[in-house]
Amino acid sequence: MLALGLMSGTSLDGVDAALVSTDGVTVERFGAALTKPYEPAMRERLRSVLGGVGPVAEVEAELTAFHAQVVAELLDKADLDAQAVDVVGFHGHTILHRPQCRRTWQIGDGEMLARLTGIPVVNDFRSNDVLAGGQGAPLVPVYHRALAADLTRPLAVLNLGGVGNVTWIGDDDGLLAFDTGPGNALIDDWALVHTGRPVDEGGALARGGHADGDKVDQFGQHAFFGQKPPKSLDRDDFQSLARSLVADMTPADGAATLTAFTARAVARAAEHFPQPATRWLVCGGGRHNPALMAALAVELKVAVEPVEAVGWDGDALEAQAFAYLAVRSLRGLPLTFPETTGVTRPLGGGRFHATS
Ligand SMILES: Nc1ncnc2c1ncn2[C@@H]1O[C@H](COP(=O)(O)OP(=O)(O)OP(=O)(O)O)[C@@H](O)[C@H]1O
Ligand SMILES: CC(=O)N[C@H]1[C@@H]2OC[C@@H](O2)[C@@H](O)[C@@H]1O[C@H](C)C(=O)O
Repeated sequence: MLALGLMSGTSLDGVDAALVSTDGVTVERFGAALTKPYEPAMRERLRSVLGGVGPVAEVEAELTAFHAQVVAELLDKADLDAQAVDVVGFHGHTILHRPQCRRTWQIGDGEMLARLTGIPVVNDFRSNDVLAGGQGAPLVPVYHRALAADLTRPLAVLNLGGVGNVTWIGDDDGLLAFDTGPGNALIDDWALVHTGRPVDEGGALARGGHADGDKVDQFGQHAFFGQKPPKSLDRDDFQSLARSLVADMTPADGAATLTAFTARAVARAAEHFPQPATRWLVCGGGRHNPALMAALAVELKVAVEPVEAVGWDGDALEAQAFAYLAVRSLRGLPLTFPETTGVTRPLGGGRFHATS
């Protein structure tokens, strides 16, 4: 099948879209991909409904219309008609994630997107898992494992988006996956306040400062890091602790310290692996931040490389994953597993929307 995946990530930067040819087990071919950034106004609209408050229905309709534009742009880029695509995997945007209350909420109207694009849509990938007692995240590990079929293990694939998540793949194809802690969200929010830009571009601010080792140690003591997986996070779960720790610092020292927090969280995550990973592959926007990549190398003391080192596209990977998961959903294959979300047995998910 030719599937088109759409991901609006927790960092609020925009929508990633990608085409993948797959049977939901192996990946036959990667197709075109793109990212359409949100205008500041749309970003603020999304931010205003985080937590499930405010004008959720209105923002959901705007978000869905935005995704329809993204689909049109990707089809244009790939020189394809809508009829050529079998299914759209539509993640939507997470505005609330409380698996302990069996609630997770991704806004994005599947029926509207199917109508606007003329392509069948699968959305709502996380609810089934959460209702069955799983964490509802991360969902991408099964895709990481499909991609890594020929790579040497034990291998860790680290995604640094708004939140961080890691997939450990063992010699025997064993999986362990969970959220590590903050990805870029703390750094982004700090950069917005101190530079007016929502990203510490190239890690420039952090590279001009010094991380406070005591604060990093203090942050690393948070109970979440010692908690055994499965475990997952919402975008702002570390916000108040992190803010209080760096409140009095200069913009540069604060950025360096927050960057080190993210890397320490990853190092603490590695303590849960059944065996150490001999190689770390990094995807997500965090790999574009040299200060963060350097902090990771210091903390992990092994090779840390962007996923491009093995021929994957680290910006498109999550969108590709939702294309792959949509095909799995159509085929009734499981999306989540005891080793990824803690659900008691391998479980299917996703909601299908026909075009009419
Ligand atoms: N050139 C760059 N310099 C520094 N940071 C960057 C750069 N490019 C991207 N980033 C970081 O990557 C983030 C976006 O990453 P990504 O698109 O993987 O996140 P996401 O998909 O929204 O999140 P999630 O995986 O949590 O859902 C930006 O918010 C920024 O922090
Ligand atoms: C609830 C939710 O949207 N979680 C996201 C978020 O962003 C990264 C991390 O936290 C991960 O758990 C998940 O996304 C990826 C795509 C996943 O499910 O694998």
